[in-house]
Amino acid sequence: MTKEQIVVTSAQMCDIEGRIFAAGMPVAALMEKVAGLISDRLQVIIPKGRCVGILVGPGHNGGDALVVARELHFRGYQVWIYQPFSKLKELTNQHFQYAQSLGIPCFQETDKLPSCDFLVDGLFGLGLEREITDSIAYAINYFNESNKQVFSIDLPSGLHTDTGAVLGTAIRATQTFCLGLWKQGLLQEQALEYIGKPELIDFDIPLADIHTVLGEVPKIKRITQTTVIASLPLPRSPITHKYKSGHLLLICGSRRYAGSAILSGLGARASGVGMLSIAVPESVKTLLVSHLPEALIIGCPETETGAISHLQLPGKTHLSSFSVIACGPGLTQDSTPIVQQVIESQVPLILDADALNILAQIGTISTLQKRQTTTVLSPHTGEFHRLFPDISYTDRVKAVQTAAAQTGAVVLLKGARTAISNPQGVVWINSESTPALARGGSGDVLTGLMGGLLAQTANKQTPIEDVVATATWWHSQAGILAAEERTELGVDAFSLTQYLMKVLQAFT
Ligand SMILES: NC(=O)C1=CN([C@@H]2O[C@H](COP(=O)(O)OP(=O)(O)OC[C@H]3O[C@@H](n4cnc5c(N)ncnc54)[C@H](O)[C@@H]3O)[C@@H](O)[C@H]2O)[C@H](O)CC1
Ligand SMILES: [K+]
Repeated sequence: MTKEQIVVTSAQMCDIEGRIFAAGMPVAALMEKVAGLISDRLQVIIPKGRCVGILVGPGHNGGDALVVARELHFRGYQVWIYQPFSKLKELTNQHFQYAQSLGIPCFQETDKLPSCDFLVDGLFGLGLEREITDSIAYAINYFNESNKQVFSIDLPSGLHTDTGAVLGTAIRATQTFCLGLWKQGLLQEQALEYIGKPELIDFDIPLADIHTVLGEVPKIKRITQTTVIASLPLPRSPITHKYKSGHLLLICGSRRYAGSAILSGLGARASGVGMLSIAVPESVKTLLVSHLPEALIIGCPETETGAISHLQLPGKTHLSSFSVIACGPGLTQDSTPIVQQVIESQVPLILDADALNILAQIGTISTLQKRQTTTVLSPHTGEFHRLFPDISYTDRVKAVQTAAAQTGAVVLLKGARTAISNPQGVVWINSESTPALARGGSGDVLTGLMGGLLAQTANKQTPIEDVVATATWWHSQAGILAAEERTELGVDAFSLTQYLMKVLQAFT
């Protein structure tokens, strides 16, 4: 477990810091160390001699900012301080007195502020406990409108540490220096517009303290390359054969949405799965064969609308012949009986897209509670709301945990910061992605890729949620790579499938 993987709430961070202080580390010494590291980073980023405005709050976030102000002052920067509060915490007040004694200009009102090139935001950190109002809210909006580069200490002032919600108003940072461990709020989608480029400043928190507070295996983690390498089916056993490398059944597509089936198939292909079968309506069978010659395409009887009416598996094949079933992309809502049939099977199952809408109609919780085998649900926010109308998704981490606990399924809530939870509340958050993936068809690719990976790891010890996390990471890294080469507008779902393999080439 690396520090990069760990995610903490405000209460957990306070407990961890409390242990460090109780063990003898002076608070002032830790502030000095943390702020020293931030000053070092800023000196690399901000050219010598430039003017930096330092925004100082009443607590220790403000204390950090004052130490940064002092250091930059001595390193030859022009520094001024904006500190509008009448009462400061003691340590913060001492640093403020010293900064004033050094002749650093200090201001209480925004209309008196000289111009500057950069801003450092130390108004509030972990201790923000209520909405920001009145003159402080006005000041934050004023700084946001000044369009300066802003460096936030710990988190942009105004964001809730755990949910990432904006409490009244919040600083829009260019870069956020998150202190010690990743705060959960920085990994929540609603914080994204505020945090700019996030960076972890490691100030040597002892691992023993982290484990005492979070347990040996923390519940909420960031997906990193290290996690992914552990659950990829690589290297392949030299004596494997096609049936040992997983058999995935994709049930997808309709006359109307034939492309979804192709995209899911191409996602599955990239996973390296041993055998791939794809059940589609009879009328699109030849189309699928031409795109995926290696796959076994099963043409099924179809409704008048061109949806699969029932599964017609060849010969002696049963649903139990497959390692995993992935069902949903492009089905339309006319395939309800199919979804019911696969849910009743004992085969590990991924439900996506139309299968989720059908599940919502037949009753999410009551239907899934009866299932004995693994289920993965991969909704985007709209589908999540239809599946779980009673779960609030302001805190997306809590939302997936609740949904997984209620259904016994692994729930993947798609978005700019996809969150995945197992029924016990173990969560993975994907912290690197690209808006280039916000396009029709990109989810179909993920379903196929995830199905193919799950099929290959079905008989192994790897936890399901780890494989789901790996698929999520792989999919977004392909998006990032594709966007680098083709621009953010060039990542159509088909092109995306062509970058999946390149992601693995980069680190195998
Ligand atoms: N643990 C440590 O000592 C260290 C912490 N570091 C930095 O300190 C902050 C956390 O400091 P804390 O003093 O607990 O909280 P804040 O600085 O965020 O401010 C709390 C302060 O603000 C008042 N307040 C809260 N909400 C509002 C509001 N809406 N309007 C006005 N005032 C508000 C509250 O009453 C308190 O007085 C952490 O993030 C780190 O940056 C150092 O890193 C090292 C040591
Ligand atoms: K801050």
